Amino acid sequence: METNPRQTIIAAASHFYQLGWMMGTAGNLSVRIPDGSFWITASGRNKGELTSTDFVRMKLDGTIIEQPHPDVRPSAETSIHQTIYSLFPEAEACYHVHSIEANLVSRFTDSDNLPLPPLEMLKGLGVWEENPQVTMPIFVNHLDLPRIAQDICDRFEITPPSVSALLIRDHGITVWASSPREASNFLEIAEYIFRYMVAARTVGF
Ligand SMILES: CSC[C@@H](O)[C@@H](O)C(=O)COP(=O)(O)O
Ligand SMILES: [Zn+2]
Repeated sequence: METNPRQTIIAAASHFYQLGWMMGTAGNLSVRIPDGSFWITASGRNKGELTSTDFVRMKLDGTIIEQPHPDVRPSAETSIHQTIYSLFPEAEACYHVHSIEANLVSRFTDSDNLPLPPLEMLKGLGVWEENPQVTMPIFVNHLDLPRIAQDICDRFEITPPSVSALLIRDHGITVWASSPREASNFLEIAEYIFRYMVAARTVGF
């Protein structure tokens, strides 16, 4: 676990920005450090040109421990990161991005679970089954962010997800993992699956 993961987050954001998943100020990334606090991207920053002063370090309860200036506020979606780290003690990175495909597939069902196709790529999300029947949880995109975080908490406490990922409808995907590298892998694999789903519809599958 890194004590200063800001350069790792900057590189990840730049990569996702170039992939079109963090356009403008979209998305937020955080990484937990050994003392249990986490570094999270500041709110409203362009995600293609983050610098080390575009971060805030917080405790799990939301107390700010380090910020470059009082005007630098943590991501507006920090409550979701707090919820994920509280629910999943093994999570050390939580990445949230906005891709076009994630938004399209979130409309492929009216239910609150999106069925995923039984692709080999699911193994990259930790699903080692033959002909897997896996779903990804979908949440309503409330304007009130803490309400989304509460929905996630309420649902996952009763029904843990089968993959370390969730969708917020018409908004984007959030993944969590035991390292920043694994979180990037999960994101790339989930987005590949979403691209496949959109392409499959286009060719009439
Ligand atoms: C195009 S920015 C949309 C925001 O409302 C939000 O969804 C987001 O992902 C970024 O918010 P931020 O506060 O910069 O972390
Ligand atoms: Zn968002």
